[in-house]
Amino acid sequence: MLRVETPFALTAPAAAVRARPILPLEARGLVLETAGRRLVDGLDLELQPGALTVILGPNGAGKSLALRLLHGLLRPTAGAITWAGRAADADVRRRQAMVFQKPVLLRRSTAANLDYVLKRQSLSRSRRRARLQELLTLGNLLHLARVPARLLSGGEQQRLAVVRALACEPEVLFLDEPTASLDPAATLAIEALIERAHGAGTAILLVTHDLGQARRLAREVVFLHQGRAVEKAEAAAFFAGPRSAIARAYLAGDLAL
Ligand SMILES: Nc1ncnc2c1ncn2[C@@H]1O[C@H](COP(=O)(O)OP(=O)(O)OP(=O)(O)O)[C@@H](O)[C@H]1O
Repeated sequence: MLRVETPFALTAPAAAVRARPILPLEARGLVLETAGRRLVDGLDLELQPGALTVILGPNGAGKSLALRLLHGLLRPTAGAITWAGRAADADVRRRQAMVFQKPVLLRRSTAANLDYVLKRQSLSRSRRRARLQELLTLGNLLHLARVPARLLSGGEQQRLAVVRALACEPEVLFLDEPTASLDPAATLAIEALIERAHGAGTAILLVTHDLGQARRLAREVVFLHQGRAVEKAEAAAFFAGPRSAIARAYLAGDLAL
């Protein structure tokens, strides 16, 4: 009912001439209502160039919905989302990507999943081949290039999903609990890919329940509760002592939220 778009989040021609900035991304007073429920309730959020922002919050706080709204998969009931002051258009959509908790992969080989994205970019044949090798290497997937994606392990599938998202060289990458079902080693592999993308200039907005991961990755934390951002802070300050009682309770593992 809420979904307005279903295709892969990755449709971008890479190496597009990026004449105009798309950041900051700003959400003001976002509301998402359905069946009389306010699932997102006046959310304000910004993502600046170079950000690595982690969204924390209890189950049902509206974290996934917030990402989907920002990525353009859902349309807000009220409020505004602007990219460098403008509404999202096809150009903005091409320059951002999203990775979901459950990888959404094509029923093709590992390599073909990547090539699907590369084909949509105006690359020469040799450049496309080289880029495919780069991405397979980046994801530690070279040895799995010909294996059907559905036969990959959970960690391998998620590595593929992340490098496929990176194939379009997104300026903004949204990640919704990308390591929720992965073991520690697979989690660290995904975190390394996220750090690398961030180092290359991609702004990151990550939802996670893994507080270790949040501490390792976050430069900034946004804490959501009942569809609102109740706290935004520099990561070290947040983990040293959140200002809001609700965030303190969450960090303390208080389940009576
Ligand atoms: N398509 C939908 N239709 C109706 N309600 C929905 C829909 N999607 C989510 N919700 C409700 O909106 C609220 C927020 O959902 P959301 O998935 O954003 O939470 P979350 O913070 O990501 O939670 P979790 O940490 O458990 O993943 C929940 O109460 C959920 O049941």
